[in-house]
Amino acid sequence: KLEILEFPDPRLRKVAESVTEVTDAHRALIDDMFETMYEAPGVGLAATQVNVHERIVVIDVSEDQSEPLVLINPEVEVLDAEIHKYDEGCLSVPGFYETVQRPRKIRLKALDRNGEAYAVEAEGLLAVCIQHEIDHLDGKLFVDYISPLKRNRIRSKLEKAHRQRA
Ligand SMILES: O=C(O)C[C@@H](Cc1ccccc1)[C@H](O)SCc1ccccc1
Ligand SMILES: [Zn+2]
Repeated sequence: KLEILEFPDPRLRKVAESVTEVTDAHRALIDDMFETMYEAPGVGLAATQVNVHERIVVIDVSEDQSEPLVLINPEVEVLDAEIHKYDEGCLSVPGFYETVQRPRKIRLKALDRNGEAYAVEAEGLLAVCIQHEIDHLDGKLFVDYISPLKRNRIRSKLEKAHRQRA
């Protein structure tokens, strides 16, 4: 199991580097990321969250852990800019949920765990999750879409919790 960084850790703000070659080491990391995500539990996890700054994401929005999706060097194009609102959470901002607006329908292009290119169209929870995870690779968090007042309240509460944990 991998340790998940928590807001406001500055390492969550690093922009991840593209993967030039998908190696066995990447595949081992991907397996560890799936194990960590399922145990959390979560439906997505970005390498940034486990302090690996490469453009790698794992997702599984199925109910029974049956649809694992690997996204290496993911890119998104908007197919329908109509806004979809969703109360987002984040394993790096535990215990807080806020409404975030994102484009409703997207096309994802990425490499799979073997380095093969693929493309899928997504809407609903999968589209939200893909966009949420790619934000992580760009050093962005869902709390960046809410008011500074709300974000600072969340920051203070998590910093207090981290002090008590140490
Ligand atoms: O990136 C993460 O921290 C995992 C996120 C992924 C996610 C956020 C918002 C909306 C969809 C996915 C979640 O914490 S995973 C927990 C979860 C489980 C079911 C539905 C939504 C979120
Ligand atoms: Zn997140």
